[in-house]
Amino acid sequence: MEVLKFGGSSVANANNIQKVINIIQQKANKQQIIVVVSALSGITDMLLQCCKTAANGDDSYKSIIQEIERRHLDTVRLLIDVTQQSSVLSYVKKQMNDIEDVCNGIYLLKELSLRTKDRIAGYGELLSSTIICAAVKAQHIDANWVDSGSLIITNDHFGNAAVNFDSTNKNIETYFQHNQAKVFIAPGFVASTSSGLPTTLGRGGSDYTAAIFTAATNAACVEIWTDVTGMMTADPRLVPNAKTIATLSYQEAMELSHFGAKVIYPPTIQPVMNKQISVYIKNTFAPNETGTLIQQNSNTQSETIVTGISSINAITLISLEGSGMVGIPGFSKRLFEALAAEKINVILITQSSSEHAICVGINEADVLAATKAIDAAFEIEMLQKKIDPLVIENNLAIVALVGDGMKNHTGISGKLFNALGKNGINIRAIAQGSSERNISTVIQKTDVKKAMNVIHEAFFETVLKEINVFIAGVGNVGSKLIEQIKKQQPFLRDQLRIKLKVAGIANSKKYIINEDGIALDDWQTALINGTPADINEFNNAIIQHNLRNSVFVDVTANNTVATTYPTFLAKAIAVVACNKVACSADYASYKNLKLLSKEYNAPFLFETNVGAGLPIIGTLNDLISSGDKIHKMEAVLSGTLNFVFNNYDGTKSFAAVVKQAQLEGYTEPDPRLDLGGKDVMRKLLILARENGDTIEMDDIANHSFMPAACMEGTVDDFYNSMEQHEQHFKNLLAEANTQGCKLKFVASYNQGKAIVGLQHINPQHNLYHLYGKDNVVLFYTERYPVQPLVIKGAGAGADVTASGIFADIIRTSKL
Ligand SMILES: NC(=O)c1ccc[n+]([C@@H]2O[C@H](COP(=O)([O-])OP(=O)(O)OC[C@H]3O[C@@H](n4cnc5c(N)ncnc54)[C@H](O)[C@@H]3O)[C@@H](O)[C@H]2O)c1
Ligand SMILES: N[C@@H](CCO)C(=O)O
Repeated sequence: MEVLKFGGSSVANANNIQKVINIIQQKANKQQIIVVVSALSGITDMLLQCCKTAANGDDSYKSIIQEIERRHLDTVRLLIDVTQQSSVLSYVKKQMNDIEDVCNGIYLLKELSLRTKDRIAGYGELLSSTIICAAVKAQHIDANWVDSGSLIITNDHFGNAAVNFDSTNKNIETYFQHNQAKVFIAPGFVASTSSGLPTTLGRGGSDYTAAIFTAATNAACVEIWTDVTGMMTADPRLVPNAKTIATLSYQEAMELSHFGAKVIYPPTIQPVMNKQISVYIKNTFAPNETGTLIQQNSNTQSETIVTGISSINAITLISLEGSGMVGIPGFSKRLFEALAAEKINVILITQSSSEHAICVGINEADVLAATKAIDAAFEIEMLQKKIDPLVIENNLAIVALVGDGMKNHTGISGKLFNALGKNGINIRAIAQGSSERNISTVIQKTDVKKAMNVIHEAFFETVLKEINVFIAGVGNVGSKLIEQIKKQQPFLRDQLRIKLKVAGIANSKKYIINEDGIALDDWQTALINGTPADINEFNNAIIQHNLRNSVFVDVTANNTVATTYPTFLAKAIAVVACNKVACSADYASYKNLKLLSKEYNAPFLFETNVGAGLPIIGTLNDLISSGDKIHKMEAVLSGTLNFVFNNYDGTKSFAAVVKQAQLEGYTEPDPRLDLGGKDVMRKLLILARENGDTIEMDDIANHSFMPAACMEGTVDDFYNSMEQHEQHFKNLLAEANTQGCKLKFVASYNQGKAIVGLQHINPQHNLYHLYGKDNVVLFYTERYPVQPLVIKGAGAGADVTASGIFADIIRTSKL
């Protein structure tokens, strides 16, 4: 014997019921089966709505009854051949008349007792089981309808009746001794008192009916047929990567179900658990998929440490605190008694060993009643100030990690807290029972989706890590970056197991965000049609979306954008910047960013601030962290200026060569920053700060070669003025040439002294052979005292800069 239970979605309409009959047919070919069915989906709610409406004196219950009738009649007509319909149609009509009679009574009396409610609620299963039984018979399967209502006996606590297992088991045994069929079809949910009054089995009632039949008949197993393929590692609506769990233990199933996995309702599996009978969860709409097996031991303990993750929303934490509680027995007893007296379910409890506070998690809906009850219970202690006023925290949720294999396995909670902490998810309370089967964390409701995904990634998806990138600035460098990401996505996925999504893009006028990743084929059109907004709105939207492993990438040259980093870092969102403004602002701001990055474990990377894609900052950091000391840095740090002086030979005007550098994408959006030396000052400042020195822009001497007049007015004025001062630039070149030297704009840092300026470089100098737009840095250190450590290569250009930013983005995933 096997027991099969089909839920409301499996029997929602004639089409679905036919799928159910196909499954019944296959099963019945092999053994005798009991089939327990729920009401057609939505019908129980409609029935309850009928009696409520009638009790409110509203006669619209009649139209609800008509709708219920229509759905059942339609099902019969579609499912059963016209020659065999009449007895079922008249059964449906008779039941509907009975329902209407009862509702008319409720309407007249304006009174609805729990007993009447139970009676009405059970009609859904009576109707569905009778129709299905007739349809099964009509398809020539040997079937009997079983009146579970009269076999399952409960007490008379209507609305919440408890099963009397002695009489129920006897009734079921006797029934199956005296009745023979291949298939028995039974309504779920319904029962009756010993005197024959209808009752119902409460939440999860049809599962309970199936479990009761299974245990009483010692069936080989019970199969719960639903619309999902088994229990999943997490709610698939929240975690798209959730997978079906092949096997799990009863305890794991109960923990997961308790915390929100709605596939089964924990108390209902008690009868099968007691007899150690296996439970299968199967999908009516994909019957060939294996589904989930729930049994005494999950058999997976050796491989699977964590089985699943679940969550409960709408939690309130109530904390009872006070010095008067320490060391005095009885406080927790009184607290729980006060809550129990109000029938308030305590979902989670934590108490620190100092005994100074007890914290309980309850449903948000119970908070008023709970507060009132606790305040009354501890009124005297509160007046005497031995206990503080209650602390209530709303808008919370519980996310729980479940697995039998967690017992005695070190590192699980560490991994859990690390994953949450790295993503800026604050844990308000923690509970772990001594079974070590469940670790529950209380977090903000708004963090649930992110937390579930982050934990899922840490425990179930070690193979593929998702990074969500938000790019501000899509000019010269930003658009190159997107191009590179698009090209590299398959490699990252296949070789590095990184799923890199561009989840947001903004320029100075508009932004777009897409949690599933923006299609990079035509992001330009999407951005043109994006939301008109400034950077603050883009940033708020990033924070609101609260995606895991988020990285904000600043590819602007904008001051306002640079001031937004603290908000991101404090939310554990990594920041990658090629914009130099933040790191070259006042020292206190720079230091603050470094501290925030450390405090919130959020990477802050800006390798491209100096030398574009060259590994200059990384090398400096490595030298320092491995114990080396920097004596001196000498460098050419402006790609633009190096290009200009390498190409200016007097044949074209100086202004024309600068323009060429701008067109090639080497200059800052405002080229005066390059020509005036400020860009180089910023870079030197950043290197000095990374070396550990407290230094400001004003501490750097700038021996600018630009005539002051050229730096006034607009960028157009700047170009015009350079044309007018052409002789000045010719003279600079001639002086260098007469000495056999080249012109290089050099940055040097020696014993805390920082200078930038134009120098004559002779052919013997380390900086002499530096071509095109290249940069070079010479590090003279304790370990490289005479021959410096040299880093040299292209120091400007959209492609190399974008690749440096890209490398920083990848680095964030490894920190
Ligand atoms: N070009 C190089 O070789 C190189 C090398 C290293 C670093 N960088 C840095 O790269 C950055 C970008 O340079 P670029 O040449 O791509 O500049 P760009 O002018 O071509 O692009 C700047 C982008 O930033 C956007 N932007 C400006 N203000 C904004 C705001 N408030 N909010 C949102 N977006 C805003 C603009 O709309 C534009 O999309 C600069 O900080 C520069 O210093 C460039
Ligand atoms: N404008 C900068 C870009 C690299 O930071 C340069 O010319 O060096």
